[in-house]
Amino acid sequence: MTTFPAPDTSSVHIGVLAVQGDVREHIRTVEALGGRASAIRRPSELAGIDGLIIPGGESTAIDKLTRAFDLAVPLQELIASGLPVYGSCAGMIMLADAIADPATDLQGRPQQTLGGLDIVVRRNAFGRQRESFETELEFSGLPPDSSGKVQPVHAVFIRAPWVERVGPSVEVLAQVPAQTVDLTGQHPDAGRVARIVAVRSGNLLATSFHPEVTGERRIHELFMQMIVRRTVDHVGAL
Ligand SMILES: NC(=O)CC[C@H](N)C(=O)O
Repeated sequence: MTTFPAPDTSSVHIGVLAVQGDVREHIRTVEALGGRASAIRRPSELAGIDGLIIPGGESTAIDKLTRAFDLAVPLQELIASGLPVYGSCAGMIMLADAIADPATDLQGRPQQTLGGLDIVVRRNAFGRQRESFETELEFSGLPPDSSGKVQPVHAVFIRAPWVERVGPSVEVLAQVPAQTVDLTGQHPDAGRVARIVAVRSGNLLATSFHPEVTGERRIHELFMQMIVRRTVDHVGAL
């Protein structure tokens, strides 16, 4: 088996969309991994970033404020140009091409997303009894520890979405097993359907849960490696 050294992520500069949500936790995680992180509140601050994180929070608020601060169009252009973006929870909703059950404002207009990721998400999907829960998840693509095993991810879900449909380009990285989805047995699919909670497609990565609040760093590390590999590919292509 050939192994490759993990790419050096220390020179990576990541912007964290900072209109609402748990911005500080993402900044701390990137910094703990040796990267540089800065809060993004205006379009000029997007210059020079190598990747972007859209935090957890409230997707309706993130949507409204992103548009109010004239960030939505530049962000959509950056996503289309291949900028690596990681969205956690509300951030996953913002990256989804479609929401199964979008909220509407007082005028009846549905919330919008930035899009880019060919998935349909359902907001607050785990139901009242399961609004917040924690579980251990198998997550593809993480490196083994010193014992040669890939340890599960301790995942915290807070009024989390699940991914209801994925397009052909989308790789599923983690699912909540059917037995965990609804322990109350009230959901019609209870005990029958595993739910997708982490995906990757090209330069876009999204999780329904919040690695930034548990001290879990491997998801951010994976994202930083996506950034470095892309930079290397780009330089190689010149
Ligand atoms: N923890 C979260 O990010 C919750 C997401 C929230 N339920 C939403 O729809 O935006």
